[in-house]
Amino acid sequence: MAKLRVPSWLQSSNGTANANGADEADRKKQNRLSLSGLAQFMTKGDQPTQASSVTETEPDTTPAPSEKAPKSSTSHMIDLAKKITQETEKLDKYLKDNDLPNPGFDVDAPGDFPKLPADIQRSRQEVVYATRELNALVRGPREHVRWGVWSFLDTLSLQLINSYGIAKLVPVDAPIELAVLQTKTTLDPINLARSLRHAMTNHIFQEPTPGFIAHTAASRMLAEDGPLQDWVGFNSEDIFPAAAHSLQSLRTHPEGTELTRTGFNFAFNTVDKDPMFVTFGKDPERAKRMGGAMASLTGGEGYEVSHFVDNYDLSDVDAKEGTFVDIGGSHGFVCVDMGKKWKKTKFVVQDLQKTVDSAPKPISSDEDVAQRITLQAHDFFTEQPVYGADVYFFRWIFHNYSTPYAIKIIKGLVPALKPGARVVINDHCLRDVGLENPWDERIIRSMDMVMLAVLNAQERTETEFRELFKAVDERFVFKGVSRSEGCRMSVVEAVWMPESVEKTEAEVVEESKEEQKVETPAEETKEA
Ligand SMILES: C[S@@+](CC[C@H](N)C(=O)[O-])C[C@H]1O[C@@H](n2cnc3c(N)ncnc32)[C@H](O)[C@@H]1O
Repeated sequence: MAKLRVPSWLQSSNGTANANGADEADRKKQNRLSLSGLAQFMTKGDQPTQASSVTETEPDTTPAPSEKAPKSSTSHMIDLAKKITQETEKLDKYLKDNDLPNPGFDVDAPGDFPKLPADIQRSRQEVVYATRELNALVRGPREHVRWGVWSFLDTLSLQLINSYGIAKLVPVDAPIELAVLQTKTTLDPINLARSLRHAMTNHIFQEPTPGFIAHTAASRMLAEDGPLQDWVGFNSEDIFPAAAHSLQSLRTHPEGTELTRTGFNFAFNTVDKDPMFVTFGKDPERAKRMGGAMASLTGGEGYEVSHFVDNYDLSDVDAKEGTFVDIGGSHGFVCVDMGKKWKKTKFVVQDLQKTVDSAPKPISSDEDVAQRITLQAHDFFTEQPVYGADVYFFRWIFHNYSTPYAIKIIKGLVPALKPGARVVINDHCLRDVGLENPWDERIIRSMDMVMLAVLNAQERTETEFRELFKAVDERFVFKGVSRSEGCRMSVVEAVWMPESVEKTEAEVVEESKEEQKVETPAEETKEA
């Protein structure tokens, strides 16, 4: 029988079941939510494989309290406000107890939260979810929609400020008169003032006395953090125009799968000419900015490479001195970190010629690691040249492509695969609505929209990944999806088993689980 699981964000923040009646009712509601979310995956012999950092519960068909019990005497607004107070107090106490600075808007406030222990991080997340929900609630539905659609103006003011480098013109230690600031930029006075004053409504810059501009902690980040400037530039100057043209692209080409018929192509007059990556390849400044933006993203919370390196079990490959191929692996930083952990595995990093040429030499200062890594120019839309490797790895690749392209990439692997070869995809994997925590849900769903705008591509659900492999070749056995605590990216895995066409997929998965039990403490590496 399939096991039903409750996502960790739905559990009480101390991680224990609460005996209190209201919490018990919530728990039942939540179980029902996870049941409905998972039901579509549960065909016979087919168990959900994602959502692993979870508790097992029996199915609960009891109606939620709102369907049968009298309404609670406190409003949802008050429940949220109480939760915000409770969880903020825990966060505040932790910061005080550990002599850590308080968050603030002033210029000298910390740029990031310190790394928090799991329970305090959960409190922090609860505050984020509850404040957002309370905000929507007290604004009311109509106002929420009315002003929500203006969120693009946040991007517009940031775009102008970032593009004209205004943050760097404001001294960190003292306010500057607006009239003086106006002399330091080619942005005209009216537009300078209005962009700044709009950004101030988002706590970016402040005006301590009329006519004087000073930094906040956020605007100081914008002045000092190069990758953050790239992130804002890439999003506001490349993705923002692309998003604004997505409607036009979909009206003109409703199938929405072509790499050269995207919002980006319409925005930059490259329809039926170049995909976005090719456009960037022709413009080194823009390419560099995108590289910086990616560095800012992947250095941020939830995207650290360490999640994969720490949790992916390569012990069997390492024991036999096997080979790991990182396809579209950029400058090979994943392999460098993997090579430090797995001392006998050989690595091949494949990317386009230009990227290979610009990789650091040596690729790692650790000589032993460097000599086990080979860089190779390879276009992943063509046949894979490394035959008989143990792992073919793709990180941040598949979400850049719609299904016809994704199928082509996997097809290119088939001639090179030996029985047992693993195809490992490290990307977002969309969970059913209600199963993701609201913070991650918003970021991952936003990334999915970005993929539409720039590449007619998409994030995928577990079922969509499964179907992708099935569409390429029945001899792939889909092993499932795992995700480590605190990480937004999942590990999706399929194994090439030519003999498996004789068996059902469930039988093969069962067999390979049995093998893993003998070889490795598999559950330790599979987490979600
Ligand atoms: C979003 S980046 C991901 C890089 C890296 N895997 C990571 O985790 O950050 C996509 C990578 O795919 C490479 N790429 C794009 N098209 C390619 C192609 N046709 N063949 C091989 N690599 C390609 C790009 O040069 C880039 O390094």
